[in-house]
Parts: sequence; structure tokens; C-alpha cells
Amino acid sequence: APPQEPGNTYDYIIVGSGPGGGTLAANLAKAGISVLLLEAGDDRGDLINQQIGLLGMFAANDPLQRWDYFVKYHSDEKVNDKARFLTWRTPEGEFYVGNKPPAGSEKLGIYYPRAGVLGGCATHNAMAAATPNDSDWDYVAEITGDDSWTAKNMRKHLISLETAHHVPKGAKGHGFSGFLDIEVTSPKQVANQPQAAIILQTAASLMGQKGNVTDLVARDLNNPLPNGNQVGLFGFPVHMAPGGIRRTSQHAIYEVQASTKAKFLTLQTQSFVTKVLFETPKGKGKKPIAVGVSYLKGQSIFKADPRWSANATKPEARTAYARNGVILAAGVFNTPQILKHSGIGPASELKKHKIPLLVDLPGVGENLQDNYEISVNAASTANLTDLGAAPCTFSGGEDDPCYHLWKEGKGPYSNGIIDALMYKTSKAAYGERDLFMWGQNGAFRGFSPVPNFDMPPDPQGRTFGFSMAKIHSRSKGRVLIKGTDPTDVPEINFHFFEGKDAAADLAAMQEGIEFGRKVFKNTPASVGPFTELDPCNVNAGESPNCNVKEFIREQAWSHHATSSAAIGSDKDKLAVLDSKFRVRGVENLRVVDGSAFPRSPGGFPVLPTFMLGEKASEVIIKEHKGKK
Ligand SMILES: Cc1cc2nc3c(=O)[nH]c(=O)nc-3n(C[C@H](O)[C@H](O)[C@H](O)COP(=O)(O)OP(=O)(O)OC[C@H]3O[C@@H](n4cnc5c(N)ncnc54)[C@H](O)[C@@H]3O)c2cc1C
Repeated sequence: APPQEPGNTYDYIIVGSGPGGGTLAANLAKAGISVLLLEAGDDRGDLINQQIGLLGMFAANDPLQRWDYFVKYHSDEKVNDKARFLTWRTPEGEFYVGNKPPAGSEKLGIYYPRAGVLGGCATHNAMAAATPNDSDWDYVAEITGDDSWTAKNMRKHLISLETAHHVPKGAKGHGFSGFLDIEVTSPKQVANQPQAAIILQTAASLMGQKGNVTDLVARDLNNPLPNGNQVGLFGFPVHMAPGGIRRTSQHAIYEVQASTKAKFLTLQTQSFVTKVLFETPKGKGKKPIAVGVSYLKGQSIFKADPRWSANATKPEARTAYARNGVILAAGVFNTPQILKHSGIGPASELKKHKIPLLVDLPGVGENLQDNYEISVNAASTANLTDLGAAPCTFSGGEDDPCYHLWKEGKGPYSNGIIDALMYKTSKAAYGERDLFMWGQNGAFRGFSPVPNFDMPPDPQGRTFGFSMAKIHSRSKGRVLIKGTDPTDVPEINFHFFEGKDAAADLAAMQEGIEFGRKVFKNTPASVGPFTELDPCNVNAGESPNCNVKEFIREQAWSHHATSSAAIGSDKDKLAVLDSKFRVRGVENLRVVDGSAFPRSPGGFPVLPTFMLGEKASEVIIKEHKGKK
């Protein structure tokens, strides 16, 4: 039995404080259930680039909070090598991004940003908070037979979660007293940016939408009506309080810490969990029971942390115990990694690394999904943005006039992203909207660890782009461990555009690009004419007839990974969890983070992951109270 020491035994241990784990930890504590929340990173809620939502890109590049993953997108290394954001480490220890590295550089892969900090990736993401297609929830109900997962039933978890600022108070299907503020700034932005408004009006007309752009971007994307066929222009919801202040699961935790329930929540930061501890009861057919975790206490223990050093002081090894269960919420890469280091995973992989097998679960680390992303960018001769005119330095410091404006709830930093454009291609996987596009000032081209490389500076504010996330893309990737060291970064390959649906997915992306091009072509001359920057860099002398499909295949990126330890049916050999988040083959172990989705939820996973945290809270609180 676990040592029942007063200092290290809790009702539940939760590993990871992102949208899944942080939400769950706060809710359990609010219900009077004792929780130990172990978070590998620090609490960096003090950082201005976290607080100002619009500085998310800078937060994502901040070594104080980022974790660097370098992934592969293709089995074929020749295709990986074509990526223009291929990243290398030079002999001097610097990053080089591109295809002509200095001699002696080490190839790292494609940069894939993650956050290792209290609040998880929601602390530095783009804050887009969109409900998924209803069919993504209904699919979970369909494969598990558990009706609590239907889109209709999942709505209550949005309601309990949100404080909506973008719809009239009391609007059906929305919540007004949860920890997560949801705001839409599109109408304000469109009003401030007449040129961008003209581009968006053109996009709306081309999609057959009537009406004024200002009214169209006030449409609620997260409305409760059946949504699979809702297309056109919407306002872009973000997890942000009015005035441009980012909100995340971190705030759910702060709320508990400031309340009478604070005693139920023990938060330990700088605590990197290495494995789950089990007790195996005697007797035939008895399953191992999760009773606690081992963890390493200290800063920058994980090798993805840019501050990691081989010469750092050895971290302190600790254990903690849970009376009722351990919940993994360490994110899509680390949750499967912890499972594997705990002996739960594909038998062959564990055998290869000589990790003693506890349960052969072949689906752990498999089924990795992501939205394919690409953008169509163009440059005008006109200035398209109010940001160009504003004297922002983007430092978020005392020298930054926009920081001072933000403190008064004004200026460019009080805004979010401009618009959401839902589009249904002729190749849509399930006959539903399958492209989530958004218009933005600037030419976004993917992620890099070198600041500003991903979005070249545009002081004259002449570039505009439509980025797109392909919903329901059907590649299946993999998260593999490297060996027995739990602080090693796992190997990740998304296997993009592989398998029988690759051609249809590729064609759908191409349709999105052609739509973006059409918008630029049809935008009135006062704002245009535009010259293409991506996919064909006409501005740099490339032919306007460059090979678009090849461009998509070689350059598509992603940052919405899900599904690496997924819920599935009892008959599915690759199912890792049941519909109550329980890891199959053991007792008292659950997964509550983006890994759990059997199908990637919509164009943006963060709001569905917050909702998952709410749903798990309901399941666990009910079970816990039932036991008493
Ligand atoms: C740059 C960027 C922009 C994004 N933009 C958007 C967006 O606009 N909209 C959207 O919907 N999604 C976006 N995403 C994705 C979204 O933020 C994630 O899908 C979401 O945060 C996943 O939540 P999670 O709870 O599964 O895990 P995470 O947010 O990854 O949280 C996991 C937590 O676990 C901790 N942890 C990991 N391993 C351990 C361990 N061994 N021990 C203890 N703690 C551990 C980590 O430090 C982290 O805090 C973006 C992501 C990034 C990186």
C-alpha cells in the first residue's frame, strides 16, 4: 500500500496544468476533493507577453516558457528536407533555419512549438477558441456508445466553462460565469481597418454571403445550432478578456488559490513526472492499480527546455501518492511518453527499450492527428493595417507605447485575430465544412525558433494572408520514445499526406489556396492590386504557375496535435481509453488532455480541450462522491 504520509498523499494527482489538466484540477478542488497538480514548468503569469494575448508569438519564442520540439512530417526524408523552415543547430550552437546550413550543422527537424509552463500551450497560443464540428463530438458517442459525448450533451460543458462577452447576456447555448473569458474583436478591428474590411467583404461575396462585413464578422461562430454546414465569415472567438488580456486554465487555478477551496489544491511547479507507480493486487485477472507517481523536482529537467543543460545539478527524485487516481494531462507528446515509461504501450516498442511491460496497449503514441496548415499570402501597394500606423515595438515593455495603451484597455494590443472563415471544399471528408481560414495582416508561413522568421516584419503594413487549417485531415502520425531516459524528447512523425486519403486532403487544401487567390484577385483596386508571396513568390521572381500541390506537400505545417492516447470502442485494438477517460488494462489511471480525442476536433483544439477538462470533472466528481 502507498505510504499514507500526510505530506504526499492526495485524493488525485494530476500531471500537467494545460487546458485539460488545469481545468480539471481547479474543478476537483472547487468540489472539495484534494488534488496535487504537478507541472513541469514554472508559473510565468507575470510575463507581459503571456498577459497580452496579441504578443502570443513572442511568448511562444520565449525561452522562459517554451519547449522546443523538432518533428518530421513525412516518412520520406527527401520531402522533409524540402521544408523551408527546416531547422539545424550550427557548430556554434545557434539555430539555422533553411536549406543551406553552415558546414557541420546538425539537422534537428521542423520546429513544433509547445509551452512547458503553468497553463500549458494556452499561455502562448493564438487564443482562437472555436467549438469543433458537431460531428467530432458525435463521433465519440458513436464509437463508444456513450451518449454523454454527443454535441448536444457536450454543450453544457461550454456553458459551465465560459464567460461570454461576444453575445448578449443570456444568449442560448453560452455561459456567463465560468473562468474562461471569450471575446470577439472582429467588428472593432474591421471598423479600424477599412482596407482589410474590403478584402473580407470580397471574401464574403465570393462565398455567396450577403450583407455588410461589419455585421458578418459579428456572427457567433460558437452558436448552438447544428454547425457542420455553417460556412462563411464569422467573428473570431478568442480566450481573452475584454482589453486583450489572455485567459487560460492558469486563471482557473488562480481563482481556486484565492478562494476558500485553496486548501484542496496543492500546486507544485518545476515537477517533471517520469512515471506512474502501480500496485498489482494478488489474484487472477486483477488489474494493476495506479497509486502514485515518480517525479523530478527542479527547473528545466526536460531536454525540450531550451535552458536544459547536461551540467545542471542533478534534480531531486520524489514520489507522491493518490488514494483515488492519477490523471495524465501532460499534452499530446508527453502523455504517451509517460505511459510508455510506466510500462503501458506497444509491447514491441517497450521490449526494444527493455522497459518492463505492464499492459500491452498498441495505441499509445499512435493515431497522432493534426490539422494541415498552409497560407496564401500577398502584398499590396497600399497600407492595410492600423498596426502599421501604430508605434508598437512589440516588446511589451516600458518603451512600448502600445503596452501603455493596452494597460488602459486601448490600442492594437487590445485586439485579437480579425475573422474566421469557414469553408467547405468539394473534397470534404465527411461532407461538412473542412477548412478553417482566417484573414490577417502579415504573411504567416509556419513556425520557427528564430523570432520573426515565421512572420517577416512588414513595417509598411502591405501584406495580408489567409491561413488555413484543414479540418478532418486524415494522416496518422506517431510519438515514439527514444530510450529509457524519461527526460529525452520523444520522436514525432506526423506522416502527412500518407495513406489512401492523401490525394483528397491535398486537393482540399489546394481548393483553399485557389479561394484565397480569388479573393486577392477580386479585391477592388483601391486596396489591390496584390502580388502573391505564397505559394508562388511572384514578388521574388517566381512563376505565378509554381506547383501548388508540391508546395502544400512540402511546406504544410501544423501545431494542433491531438489523439495520441485516444478514446475508442471496446473492440478497437488501438483504443487507449474508454469513454470515461480510463486507461484500458489498469485501474485508477486516466488521460484528460488533447491526446484523448479519437478524431481531431475542428480547426482549433484548445476550446474542445477545455471542454474535455470540464467533462472529465463531471465524471470524476460523480464517481468520487459515489464512492463515499
Ligand atoms: C504556438 C501555439 C499556438 C496555438 N494556437 C492555438 C489556437 O489559437 N487555438 C487553439 O485551439 N489551439 C492552439 N494551439 C494548440 C493548443 O494550445 C493546444 O492544443 C492545447 O493547449 C492542448 O492542451 P493540453 O491540455 O492537451 O496540453 P498542453 O497545453 O500541452 O499542456 C500540457 C502541460 O503539461 C505539462 N507537462 C508536460 N509533461 C509533463 C511532465 N512529465 N510532468 C509534469 N508536467 C508536464 C506541460 O508543461 C504543460 O503545461 C496552439 C499551440 C501552440 C504551441
